Amino acid sequence: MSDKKHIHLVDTTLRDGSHAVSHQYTTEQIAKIAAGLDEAGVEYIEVSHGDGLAGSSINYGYSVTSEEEMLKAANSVIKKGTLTVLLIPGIATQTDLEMAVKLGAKAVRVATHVTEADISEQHIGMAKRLGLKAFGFLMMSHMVSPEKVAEQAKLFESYGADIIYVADSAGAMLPEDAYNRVSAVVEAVNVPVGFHAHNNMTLATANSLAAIEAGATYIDGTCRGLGAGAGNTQIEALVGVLEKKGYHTGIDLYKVMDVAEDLVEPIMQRPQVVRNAPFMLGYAGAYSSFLLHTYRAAKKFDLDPRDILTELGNRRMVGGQEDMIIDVAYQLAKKRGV
Ligand SMILES: C[C@H](O)CC(=O)C(=O)O
Ligand SMILES: [Mn+2]
Repeated sequence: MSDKKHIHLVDTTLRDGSHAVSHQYTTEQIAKIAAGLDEAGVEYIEVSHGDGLAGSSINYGYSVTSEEEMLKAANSVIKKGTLTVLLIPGIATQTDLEMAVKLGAKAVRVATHVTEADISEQHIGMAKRLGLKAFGFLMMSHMVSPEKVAEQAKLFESYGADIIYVADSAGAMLPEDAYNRVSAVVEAVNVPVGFHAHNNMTLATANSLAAIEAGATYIDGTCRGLGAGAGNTQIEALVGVLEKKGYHTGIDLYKVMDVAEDLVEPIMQRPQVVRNAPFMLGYAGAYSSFLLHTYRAAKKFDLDPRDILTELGNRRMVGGQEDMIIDVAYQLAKKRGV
């Protein structure tokens, strides 16, 4: 075992990346990507609809592949890594989690809005009873102070969470914001802390490094940064950067690069560049998975998507309010007499 500090990487290409491909992964794509990530030595491989188990719906977008088929495809090829799922209380239920366990899931990330950790008590408890490694995942953590994030993290810990994540769901954080929130949580809890970045202001890798400086030992990434909005920390680059900084991830750099280059890049619907609207997600503090819904609303009402995202940020809209996007667009168009 290396004497270097180990950083656990969670690949969420097959979950956060699901947003960026409008939840159209096929079982063949899932099997190939999961096999490649497993072969490369990725410890946690997250597979679910972008909004977690049971997310396939009119509100969040329908998956072309059922969750059962997705998990079966991934579990059939993962030999070393941990098949992980995401669960948002209120979207997924105990039955969904039991199904995931039956199909091979060994870890679950229970995600709540950053001020609502208290709705996760049953779900964390259920995960522990089912023998799962349970992560608490605080979404939109830029919206509140480091002290508030720490207070919510302690709730997750009290429910039995094994690891607690600070998630920059809007990609709105600067490195100091990531550092301050992660260090407040590290200070407050006695379990490992993780960080989940979005690249909307091109800061995903910088924020992930700041989180590690602050004591995070779990970091998310995706191949080619494929994820909601302008995407996540690019895992193949992160592996190389962490190696140069003297950390150990246990991941073969060439193999994870090849998964990104040969398997993920060819199926991307658009490059994960930080174009105008994705940047506005971070600048306005709007939830990354609002992006494609916003593009559709902007087209329907002939609006600049940046204006819709600015208004969504001003109204401090959170995950689950995707249905409000069209309403905001309608009101903006009406105001303009469009
Ligand atoms: C459901 C969200 O996509 C979870 C996530 O990846 C984030 O909050 O960021
Ligand atoms: Mn995300």
